[in-house]
Amino acid sequence: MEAATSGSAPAPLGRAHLSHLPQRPPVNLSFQDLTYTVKNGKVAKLILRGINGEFRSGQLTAILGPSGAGKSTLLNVLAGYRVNGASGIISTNGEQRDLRQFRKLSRYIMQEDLLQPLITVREAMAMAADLKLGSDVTAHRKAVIVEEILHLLRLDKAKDTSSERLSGGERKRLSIALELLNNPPVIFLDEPTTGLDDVASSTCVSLLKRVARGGRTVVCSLHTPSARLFSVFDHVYVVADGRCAYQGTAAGVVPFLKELQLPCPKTYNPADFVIEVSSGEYGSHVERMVSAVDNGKCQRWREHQVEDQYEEMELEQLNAGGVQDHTYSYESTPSTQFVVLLKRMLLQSVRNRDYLWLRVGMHLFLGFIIGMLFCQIGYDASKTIFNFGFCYACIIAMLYVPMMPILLAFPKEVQLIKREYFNRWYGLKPYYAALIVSRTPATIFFSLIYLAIVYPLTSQPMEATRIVMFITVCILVALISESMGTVISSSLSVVNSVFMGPVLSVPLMLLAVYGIGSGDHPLPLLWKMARACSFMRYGLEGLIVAIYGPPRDDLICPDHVVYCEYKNPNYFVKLMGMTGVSFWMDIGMLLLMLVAMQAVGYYLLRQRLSPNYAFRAIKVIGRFVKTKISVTHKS
Ligand SMILES: Nc1ncnc2c1ncn2[C@@H]1O[C@H](COP(=O)(O)OP(=O)(O)OP(=O)(O)O)[C@@H](O)[C@H]1O
Repeated sequence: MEAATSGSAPAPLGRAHLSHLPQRPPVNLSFQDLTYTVKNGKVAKLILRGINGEFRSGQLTAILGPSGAGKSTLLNVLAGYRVNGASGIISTNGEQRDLRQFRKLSRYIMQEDLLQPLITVREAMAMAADLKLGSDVTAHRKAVIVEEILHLLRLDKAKDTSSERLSGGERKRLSIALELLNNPPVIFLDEPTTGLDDVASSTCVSLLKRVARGGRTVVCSLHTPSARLFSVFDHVYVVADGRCAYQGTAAGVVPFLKELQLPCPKTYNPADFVIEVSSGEYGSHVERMVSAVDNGKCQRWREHQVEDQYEEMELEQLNAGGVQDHTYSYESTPSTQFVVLLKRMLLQSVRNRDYLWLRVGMHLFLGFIIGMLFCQIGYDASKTIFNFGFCYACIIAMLYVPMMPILLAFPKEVQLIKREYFNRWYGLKPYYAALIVSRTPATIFFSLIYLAIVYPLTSQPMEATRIVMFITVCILVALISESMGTVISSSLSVVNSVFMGPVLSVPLMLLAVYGIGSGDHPLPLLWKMARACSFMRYGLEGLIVAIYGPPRDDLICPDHVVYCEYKNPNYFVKLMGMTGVSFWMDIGMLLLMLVAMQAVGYYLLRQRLSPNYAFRAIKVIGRFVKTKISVTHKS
């Protein structure tokens, strides 16, 4: 697949064809004495050790090194993805970096190709263009820009392919294409060739070089590039044990090692050789390499055999044409972001046919099962207690059914948002608003399917007011449960979410029925307060009032039953401890809890994406407790 789309060999590098993209000022990135430490409980681990270097605009840089040397860490720290634990000076164009500003002008393409599912390449690019280019750029111009980038990254043939059907190379190129849309001056890529075959890797790296030639600083970490791939890079930066073991051109690696009496065998790939030497396979030479380049301060090998004069000239021409100054804030307004994101979410929901049918099937199945279990008991005075059970079953169904899919799907969605949010596609407020608006109609629709079956099957009163009351309560409970799913899964992994969701639901279910049967006897204050926290309690009360609230006639006691204790609805409501309960009060509490749950979901999601100090402190304490527990466990 990859070979088919990319040809057997990468095309020669030419002038970058992104003529319609605004020119951005070049950004040279340098770092001095960069240190990065992670703390695991009391143990601090030094990962980057006073490392230095410079990545220039217009150049394609490769960060190489043995596994565990600190390549990804260096990339994460430079991209601003990891901030805590880093110290040293990072400068842009000779001035100390302002991280907030830098985040606006850099893009980070992570190793995993996290792409929005169920939309085609063309749609993904069009939506990203609407988000990233704003309304000042006309639709026609956006289309031209999209075409240019797709052509540059050789994605023309895959335009109408859905993202989950793309090959590994195409996925990677789409990830790059999406970030190229607003022409960021600095692009970081974590292992862009991992999982690609030789041809696909060559194509990808050649394209990155073209991107760099357009005046951008392109930095990528790599594992073991082939000799041909290695030679494409303008600048090679070797990391060994958290320090710089070489900095210079690809052609300079062999002479550099030769100077250190480490001759690279003629038939050997210099990239493999320098990595092997750095990993200590030929003895301990790392110290000598680090001192030879002064831990990245030495620039001597940077100019070694630069053959690319033509390309250099092209770059100068591109940047000489004048660059537009730019604020790099969000290009699109929050309302545009909301509309685009809502469109994307609705499109994905509608296209996820299997899931839609599964949801329909599940609600039909549950509706018939519960409907048959409590068949025709609504007017039966001998089965009033069972009818209470039916209301409780409805509340439980409205708790679990909307929540479980969120627990399963949202943690993955969070990973996707993380990438887009970090790369400043949109703000969290428009995203969250679009999420709520896109989910709500579906939840209401599916709840109605269920209710349309159970309500008549169980012979509940066919009065319009009572029907509307019953439906309103059930839908509100379903919406709160869905938000509760978001709250849980916004901070946890799938496994932990699926565990925590049902576990947290149990106390809510128990509190909902606590005190039932004890009539109007007052409950201890603490329990009363605890019960007030359960939205299921308000849901249950709302349903009982909807069905049995005054004015309702006595229920019918069947001929074969001698005595029906709960014939009088008022008496039954009193026994349930729900005398004087106001339906509107329950609705008010449910609405309040819905808003509160959505606000908590938003807060947690924000903390997940950019944690504040309090949240970071909680995380550190959590990690500390975890290490303590594991130490105790071991001993
Ligand atoms: N949060 C962390 N806690 C403890 N150790 C960490 C943490 N993050 C990274 N490390 C360690 O830091 C070292 C460098 O990790 P990093 O991922 O940067 O290496 P790498 O060079 O990218 O490796 P690879 O090529 O295998 O991906 C590794 O030994 C890793 O175990």
